[in-house]
Amino acid sequence: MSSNSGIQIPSRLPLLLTHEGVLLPGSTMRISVETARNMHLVKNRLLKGTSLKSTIIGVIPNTRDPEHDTEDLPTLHSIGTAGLAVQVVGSNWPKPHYTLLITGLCRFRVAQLLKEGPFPVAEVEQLDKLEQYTSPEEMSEAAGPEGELGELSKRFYQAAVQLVGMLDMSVPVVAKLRRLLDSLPRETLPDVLASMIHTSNKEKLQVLDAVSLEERFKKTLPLLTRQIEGLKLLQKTRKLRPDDNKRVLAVRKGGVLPGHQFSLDEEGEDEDGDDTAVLERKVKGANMPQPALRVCLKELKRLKKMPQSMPEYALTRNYLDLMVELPWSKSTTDCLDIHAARVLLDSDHYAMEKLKRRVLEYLAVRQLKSTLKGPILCFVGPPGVGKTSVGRSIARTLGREFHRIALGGVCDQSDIRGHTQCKCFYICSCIMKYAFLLLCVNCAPNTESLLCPPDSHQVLDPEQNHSFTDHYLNVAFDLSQVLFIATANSTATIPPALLDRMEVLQVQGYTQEEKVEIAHRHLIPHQLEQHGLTPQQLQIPQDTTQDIISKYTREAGVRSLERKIGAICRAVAVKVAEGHTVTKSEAAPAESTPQGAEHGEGKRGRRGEEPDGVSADMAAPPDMPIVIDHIALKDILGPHVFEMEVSERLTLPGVAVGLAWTPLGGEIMFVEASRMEGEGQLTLTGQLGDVMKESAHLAMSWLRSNAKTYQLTNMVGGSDPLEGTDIHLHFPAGAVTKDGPSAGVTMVTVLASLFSGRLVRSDVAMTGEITLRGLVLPVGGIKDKVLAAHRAGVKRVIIPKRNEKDLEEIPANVRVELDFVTASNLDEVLNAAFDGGFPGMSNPLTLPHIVSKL
Ligand SMILES: Nc1ncnc2c1ncn2[C@@H]1O[C@H](COP(=O)(O)OP(=O)(O)OP(=O)(O)O)[C@@H](O)[C@H]1O
Repeated sequence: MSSNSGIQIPSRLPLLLTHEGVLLPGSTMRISVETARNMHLVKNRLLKGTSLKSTIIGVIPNTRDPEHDTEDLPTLHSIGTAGLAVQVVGSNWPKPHYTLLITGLCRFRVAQLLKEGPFPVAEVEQLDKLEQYTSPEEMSEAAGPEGELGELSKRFYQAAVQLVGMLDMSVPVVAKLRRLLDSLPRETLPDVLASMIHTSNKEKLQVLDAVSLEERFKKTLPLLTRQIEGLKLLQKTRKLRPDDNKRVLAVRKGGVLPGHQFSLDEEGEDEDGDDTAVLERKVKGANMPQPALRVCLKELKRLKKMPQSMPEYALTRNYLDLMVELPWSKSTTDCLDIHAARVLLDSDHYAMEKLKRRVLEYLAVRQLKSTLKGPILCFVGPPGVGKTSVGRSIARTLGREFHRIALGGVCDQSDIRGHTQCKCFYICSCIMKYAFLLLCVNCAPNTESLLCPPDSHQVLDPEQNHSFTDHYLNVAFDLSQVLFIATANSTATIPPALLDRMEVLQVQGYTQEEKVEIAHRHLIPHQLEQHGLTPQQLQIPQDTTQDIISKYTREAGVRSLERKIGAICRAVAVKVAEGHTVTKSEAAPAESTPQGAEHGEGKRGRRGEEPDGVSADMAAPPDMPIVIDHIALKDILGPHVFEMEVSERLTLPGVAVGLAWTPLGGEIMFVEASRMEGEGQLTLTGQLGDVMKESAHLAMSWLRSNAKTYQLTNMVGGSDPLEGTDIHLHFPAGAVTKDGPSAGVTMVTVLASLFSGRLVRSDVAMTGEITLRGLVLPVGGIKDKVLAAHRAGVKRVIIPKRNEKDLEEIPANVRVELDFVTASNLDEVLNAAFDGGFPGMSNPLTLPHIVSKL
């Protein structure tokens, strides 16, 4: 079917070789141009040409062009489509290429290849008419009386109309397509529809090759029918889907479908299947009180309506999961046996008599009255003295689970009461989860603002926590069965409202002897077990333990001590393990390793393994147990960390030892003073608080007012110590903030030493508040301070007279080793601090008693 009339395409056409896709006349296609030959065509013809003719090219399908134009031109498909390049877009990424938008005009046959490079050009023969298409009626006429072509085209048109009607498109679009279909000449319909419907490249190529119109109709009609059938099937399945939805809904709602019994149990715990139904079941089975159940069901209803992709879905889901998890109606029965509790507490902890007695009283009352809304016990003491450990023992005694919540770093009440539902961090919900357990709440110093708002101590308050409501769950929960025990390093940072609701039990630091006992009864056996060692393998004598305590640790508790013992165990474990390895390698016959005896320790001491039973190694000590003496100790732990430095530092006037209390226990503190020419200024350094600064001024004033009495002089020998002199008072460990009045007596002693040029006794430490009149007032933390002095090797401790009663708390062995001076005024302090006393000219102790005449 050649065309002799109408619009003609050029007889010479540049050829674009494509591999993917087939351009059919009447359709538009995007073609990517990458090969060298095609690129040349675009550059030299399409981009350079200016006439309409220059934009017409021949597209030859199904031809993969080689990458380089030097290679031979492949065999070309004989029929192609002349197309109009509507758009050319160039890009450099990922490699230079063009994208062409081409509209197919008509078929052509390659008559003769004119040239191959840089792009092929061919003499072509146009196969389709481009103009003067016949109208549908003319088409029927042209088809002849037999009308086979007419019949075909009619069937084709009807199928096309049916197809357009079945498309899943909006009504206006369908109407538009329909109009287009009516306006198009019938002979173009096969090409246009073949490019529209789902067809493979092979099928499209067949359509392209069908030059005769009749053949083209015949080739395309089955493709069209296939598409229609496919759409029909699709529509059928879509019609089924609403039923399916109903079915799923019925299952979700726990409904029953006719003919099949669906039960939720059948689904099991399949989360993907229908997890809201499972959740609903759990909510109903959680035994929660009515108000909580109502809230849960309401949330569940909301959850069901939410799409899973919604962020709130996860929040609500988490909330419901937590509500279900809470032990609403679960409780444990306390198994209380006071005798067993006493045995357990004693076996778990050495010393701590006062604390253990109070705990037993508490447990005894609980045994008699199980609904005791007793006080919350709060153990206060330095770190590592066993506060948490006692809490754990109480839990064991009661048969409750133990859980520890550290409130360190919690500084917002919403961390206690929870946030709104958008946040999930909530301590109370944690507490609720562990309800009926014993809880040890660690009130760390930085929890100052914790529980400060008036209602937030409700968590701990036994009078209020039966209906505790937090911000997250927002439903009342009974916390009254939770047994709280609080621990803290200092009461100073616990808010008064909370402190008022707790019974504070002080846990003091340990003496050296107590530590030795704790180490041998608890820490060493525990560490041996932790490291897989036995007492037959490692022995730490008491002397060594004492060395560890005095030379490697300085603490009120026993945590560092336990760590050091752990370090020894690790070192020994290596030796033991090495020994094992040697034993294994030596399992070979003794003759094969005649030099075995030279292998050192591993071989040396292994009893019963000496070759031939010779007693050559009899002089060497046995391999096991490894005994840690002071040489081994130094080898494992390194040089001593702490020294008894008191005497060494008191070699100049103007230095004295004070006793301080910190949340970490008692400590000794060297106070230093120096003077220089100046204008009578007092400089204080060492991060002192206001109270301590005031104490320094008090001490200075008292000494100035009593300078004559004690013959104190300034640098030039004048009677006012401050005249022409500047004083500097320093409290070492300058990075640590210090405050409190108890360093008053030490400051007076230091300054008295400085002004008198006399040395303070090197074995004295002191504590006490002073007044302007020279009285010594009582201070706190005496036990910890005295223990610190004892640890540091001090022999004499000066304390306020009114603190004498506190000496009873000090273990007898420490009391025996220390000389206590109880002072009620500064004169007594100075007399005790200096060798030979500190007599002044008008010292009331040395002057005759003057009787008042008034
Ligand atoms: N009297 C004791 N008898 C036996 N072991 C003890 C004793 N005191 C402390 N310990 C041991 O010391 C270690 C530290 O104790 P624990 O954790 O209870 O200290 P804590 O006082 O709670 O410290 P913190 O204030 O830092 O929380 C534990 O291994 C504990 O068993």
